[in-house]
Amino acid sequence: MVDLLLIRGNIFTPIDDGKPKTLKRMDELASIEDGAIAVKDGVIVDIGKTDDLFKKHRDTKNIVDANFRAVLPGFVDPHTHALFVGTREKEFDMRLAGKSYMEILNAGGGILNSVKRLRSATIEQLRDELKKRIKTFFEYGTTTLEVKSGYGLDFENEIKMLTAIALTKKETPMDIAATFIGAHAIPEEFKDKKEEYVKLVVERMIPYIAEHKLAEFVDVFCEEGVYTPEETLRIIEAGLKHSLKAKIHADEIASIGCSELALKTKLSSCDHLLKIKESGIEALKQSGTMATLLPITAFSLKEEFADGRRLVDSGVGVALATDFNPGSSYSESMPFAITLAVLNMGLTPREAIVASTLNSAYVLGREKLVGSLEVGKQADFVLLKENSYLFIPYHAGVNPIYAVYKRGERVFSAGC
Ligand SMILES: N=CN[C@@H](CCC(=O)O)C(=O)O
Ligand SMILES: [Zn+2]
Repeated sequence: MVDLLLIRGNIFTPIDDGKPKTLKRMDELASIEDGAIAVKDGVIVDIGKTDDLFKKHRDTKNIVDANFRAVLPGFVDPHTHALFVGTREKEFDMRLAGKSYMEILNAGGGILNSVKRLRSATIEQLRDELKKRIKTFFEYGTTTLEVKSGYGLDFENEIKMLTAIALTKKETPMDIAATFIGAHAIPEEFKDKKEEYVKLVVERMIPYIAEHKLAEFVDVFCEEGVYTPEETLRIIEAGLKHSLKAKIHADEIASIGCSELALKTKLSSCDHLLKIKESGIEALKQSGTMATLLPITAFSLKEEFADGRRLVDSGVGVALATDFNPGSSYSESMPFAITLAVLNMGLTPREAIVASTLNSAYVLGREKLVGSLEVGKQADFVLLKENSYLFIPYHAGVNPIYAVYKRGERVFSAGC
C-alpha cells in the first residue's frame, strides 16, 4: 500500500536525462493532465493518469485531491545567505538615495555590518533564525536549499555558522546544502593584510571544515576590491583538495576574469554574471559549468539583469536562485525569481521552471534525488493555486503556492 496518492493534478515536470538541460531541451516540460503521483517512504513510486493510478492504489488511506491545480517539483534554491542576524533596511534606503552596494561595503557596512551582528550571536540563536526563515522558504515552494556561511569571517564564527546550519538540518525536513564562504569580504581586522586572511582560509578553515564535514561547497566573492581571480583560485583549489565542491560569485559588479576561472579549475557553478563577457561565456560553455542567475539581486540593486537569454542560447546550463540575504536580495521567493527571469532576463516560463528545479538540483549535486517528478525521486512537490505554471510570472507579486510536500509530507498549506 502506498502512503500517499495525489490525484487530479496538472503535472508539469522536466524529465531528467542524466545531464543539466541546455539549449532547446531547457524549454521542455512534460505534462500529465489529470495526473496522479503515488508515494511510498517519501519517494515517488508511480506517476501517470489519475484513472490508472487510482485503480492500482485505491486502497491507500491518504488520498489528496489536487482539484486540477498545477503540480510542479519543489523548487531547489542553490544560492542563499539565509543565515544572518538583523536586517539592513537602512542600507536599502541609502542605496535608493544613490549610494552603491560597494560604497556601503567599503565604508564598513554591507556584509561587514552583518558580520558585527553575527559575531555576538549564539549557535542556538542562529539555529532559531534559520528555522524561522526555512518556514518562509517552504511557503514559497522551496524544498531544497543552499545556505552559506560568510558573516563570521574568522575561524570561530565561520565554524559557528556552519555548526548552526548542521544543527538546523537535524530539526527541519528542508534539505540543506551548506557552503563555506569565509572569503565573502575582507574582515576589518585584516583590512591591510588580506594575504594573511587568505592563508587562514586556505590553511586552517578549509581543512577543519572538510575534516568535520561542516560544508559541501566552498565559495568565494571574486570581485574587484574583494578577492582577485588568483586568490579565488587558491581558495577553490584548497577546497577541492579537501573534497569540497566549488562555486564562485563572479562578474557581479565588474568583470575581472572570475567566470573565466571555469577553464582553470572545477566549478559546479558561477553565480551572478551580470557583467559576464564573451570570454566568460566561452569558459562556462567549454567547461560545462552551470550559470546560476540571481535576478532578485539585480532588481534590488537596480542593476542591469544578467543576460539569461544569451547564456541559454550559447549552450550554458542555467539555474536560478534567490540569493536571499539581508543586503542585496531580501526575498525568499523562487516564484519572484522566476517572474523576473521571464520578464527581465529573456527566459521562457518553461526555461525558468527548469532552471529552478532540475538545473538547480544539478548545481547542488542532488539531481538523483530531486528536481523532477519521476519514479525513484523524492516526493518533493508544490501545488499551485492555479492550473498552470504560467500563473507564476503572469499573476506576479502574489504567492502562487497552494501547498508544499517534502518527501510526501505536507510542510505548507495556504489554507492553514
Ligand atoms: N555579493 C556578495 N554576496 C551577497 C550579498 C551578501 C550581503 O550583502 O550580505 C550576494 O551574493 O549578493
Ligand atoms: Zn551570494
